[in-house]
Amino acid sequence: MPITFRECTFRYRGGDDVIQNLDLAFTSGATVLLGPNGAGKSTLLSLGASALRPQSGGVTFNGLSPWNRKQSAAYRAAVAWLPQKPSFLSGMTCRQHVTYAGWLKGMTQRDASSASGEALERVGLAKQADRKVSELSGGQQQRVAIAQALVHRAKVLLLDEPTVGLDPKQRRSFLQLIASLRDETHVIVSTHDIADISESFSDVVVLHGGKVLFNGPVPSFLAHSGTRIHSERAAEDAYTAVLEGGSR
Ligand SMILES: Nc1ncnc2c1ncn2[C@@H]1O[C@H](COP(=O)(O)OP(=O)(O)OP(=O)(O)O)[C@@H](O)[C@H]1O
Repeated sequence: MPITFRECTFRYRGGDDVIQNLDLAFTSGATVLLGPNGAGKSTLLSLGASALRPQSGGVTFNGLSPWNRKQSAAYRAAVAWLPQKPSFLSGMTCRQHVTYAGWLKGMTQRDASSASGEALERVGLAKQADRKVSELSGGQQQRVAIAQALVHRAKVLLLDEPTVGLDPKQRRSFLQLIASLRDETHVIVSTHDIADISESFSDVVVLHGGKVLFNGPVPSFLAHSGTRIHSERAAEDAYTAVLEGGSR
């Protein structure tokens, strides 16, 4: 079973519910998470990453709960999270970062170190392995963050707006990387860039006001665009139609 939210409710201290009694089961493959500003996308991914704890209900992966003492280590080893603003430790090289991430997820230093080279190669950074992360471009830093998840063979990758700030070429190659991972890893990506989602993603979830307005395969989502399914604007039209339908 992929990542599943059950009757999940979350509010920040002193605020209203941001996620309201949410039932949502992601499907395997690559899912794009859409929704307007403030819809709750980052909050949902933070709950999935167990960086936030719901006030009621819960989240599980393969039946494991991050809040169960006996299951939390297995949950955290299975789920990797790339927050909107990933932070890197100054002075560390790509290889050191990736090794450290593996160690944090329970690998021995030796295993993490030997797996780091392959992880960096998978994301196209073999040549930069011994350069400091702080010296890399934004797109390359996003790749280091993906390598940190690959090193311990995470089963789920939660990526919060990973393409923000990337130029069109970097964005395209990043989306290709995600598409190449989706057979072995379940990838969930929040984004506001919806134009070319059908190339990289198998499924779409649309969130609005902390509620799910749509959850299904890309073709069913695009069908909401009506007659324009094959047009370049199909995804945008479908998104607008889903939001308008949901707020009626
Ligand atoms: N640390 C916080 N403390 C209080 N409220 C917060 C905090 N983080 C987010 N919120 C509120 O929770 C709601 C959902 O925010 P969230 O960042 O999850 O939305 P989002 O869909 O990711 O938005 P965006 O697309 O703008 O990144 C918003 O109303 C936001 O103001």
